[in-house]
Amino acid sequence: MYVVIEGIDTAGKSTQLEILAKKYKEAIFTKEPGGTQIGIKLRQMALEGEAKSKLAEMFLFLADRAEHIYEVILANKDKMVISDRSMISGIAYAKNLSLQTVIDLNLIATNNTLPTHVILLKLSKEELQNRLSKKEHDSIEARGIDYLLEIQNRMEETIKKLNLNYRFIDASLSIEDISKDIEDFLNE
Ligand SMILES: Nc1ncnc2c1ncn2[C@@H]1O[C@H](COP(=O)(O)OP(=O)(O)OP(=O)(O)O)[C@@H](O)[C@H]1O
Ligand SMILES: Cc1cn([C@H]2C[C@H](O)[C@@H](COP(=O)(O)O)O2)c(=O)[nH]c1=O
Repeated sequence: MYVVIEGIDTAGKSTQLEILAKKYKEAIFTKEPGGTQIGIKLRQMALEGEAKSKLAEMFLFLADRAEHIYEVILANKDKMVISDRSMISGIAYAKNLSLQTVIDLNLIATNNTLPTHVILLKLSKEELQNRLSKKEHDSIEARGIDYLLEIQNRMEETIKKLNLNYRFIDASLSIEDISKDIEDFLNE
């Protein structure tokens, strides 16, 4: 089982992953970017805005993803693996290229490996504004509210286009209600 928790910045992914870690003690918890040794370096380069071109930035995330799929996902394919972000973020955030082109690049990076369960936490504009106002921004979050809402729409489009097994959840529900909905989905 390859479960991914998706959502734009501040959607509540880490909060839900903490709860999942207590419920699924046998599962392997991982993340993109930064789930491997090389990934830690690539994450730092990508999030500190070292790449000046958007294309180079996308290839940093793709390199991270290729290594992560090989070292973590495929190496544990008989176990339950739960990941903070996935190729869905990769496709959605690389919005300077067409959806189909980025999907093709991501399928190469992942060796055609797709998640079995996708949870997308969806934020309203008001709630996103509220949550972003309370934290310091990395170089990607600094791109603003409208940028992030556009990414959220691309995430939704990507999940549907790839015909994945998904659950969309309103991220402004209570932490407990979201957690219950995730558990129900994983037990279906
Ligand atoms: N259901 C919720 N209702 C209200 N606030 C929440 C909820 N879930 C998370 N939060 C709060 O929103 C903020 C962002 O949550 P969290 O760090 O879990 O998001 P994230 O998706 O992991 O963010 P990022 O991608 O930026 O790391 C935190 O302050 C957290 O306490
Ligand atoms: C996988 C991936 C991520 N991003 C962006 C999304 C976030 O702004 C950061 C990651 O930060 P987090 O604290 O780990 O959520 O990177 C991206 O632009 N492209 C990607 O492929």
